[in-house]
Amino acid sequence: MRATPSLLPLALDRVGFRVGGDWLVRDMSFSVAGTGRTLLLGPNGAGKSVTLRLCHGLLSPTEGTVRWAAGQPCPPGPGRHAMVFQKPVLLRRSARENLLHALSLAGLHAQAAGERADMALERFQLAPLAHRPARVLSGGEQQRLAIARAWAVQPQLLFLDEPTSHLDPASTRAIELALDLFRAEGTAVLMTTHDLAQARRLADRVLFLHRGRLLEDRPAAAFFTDPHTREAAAYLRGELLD
Ligand SMILES: Nc1ncnc2c1ncn2[C@@H]1O[C@H](COP(=O)(O)OP(=O)(O)OP(=O)(O)O)[C@@H](O)[C@H]1O
Repeated sequence: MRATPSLLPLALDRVGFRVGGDWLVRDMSFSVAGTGRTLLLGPNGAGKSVTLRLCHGLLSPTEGTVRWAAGQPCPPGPGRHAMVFQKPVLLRRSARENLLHALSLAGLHAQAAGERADMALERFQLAPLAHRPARVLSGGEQQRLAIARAWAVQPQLLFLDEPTSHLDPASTRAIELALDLFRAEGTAVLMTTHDLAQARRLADRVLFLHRGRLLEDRPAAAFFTDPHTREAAAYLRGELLD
């Protein structure tokens, strides 16, 4: 199912997003390629979720461009990139049917979809819950299902918006381990979190945002040991930013 040619890099060029008179994101330029994990960090209201939504095509830039490798402003077809939200968005169907629905949208025929759905249920330890209504699953199980659904369609790029903020440590760990499955399949990850310990565990690269602007774009190890901006240093010390 992996689409060719590659969708990546995803490139944002001087992207701005305005609501009324307020610029929520301004002058944002970066690109994502390869298979690494890029963490979007920054204080509340910095513009992280808006940036993810601009990347995923849920919002359109007021200025600047969001382009994929093919040079198209709009991503071509479902399944090529996927997004997992803080609160999982699931259909009123069984766990397995949620997977089948996504696979059908991604263009798989019934037999292939069934095989892939069962593989996803197995990989994400959801097989015993396959026929349970998705909406009665626990929060951690629902998030695992949302991630299994994203994995099933083999995206080239996965967006995650604070995927573990409502989860206990064990469920958080399960989600972090699940991200290894994406790496093994060659999926790049762009993710937000407020959990700095998690960011240190997961990040290859950090994009640090403050007040809608990208202040740092650095390899993770360098960012955490030697932040270049006053704002990032204060954020890492746990101080409130003005
Ligand atoms: N549709 C909207 N209309 C008006 N303002 C919005 C809209 N969406 C977001 N905002 C505002 O834009 C700013 C950035 O929001 P965003 O959700 O991207 O921040 P964030 O960095 O993800 O914050 P948090 O860590 O708190 O989730 C916030 O001040 C928010 O109130």
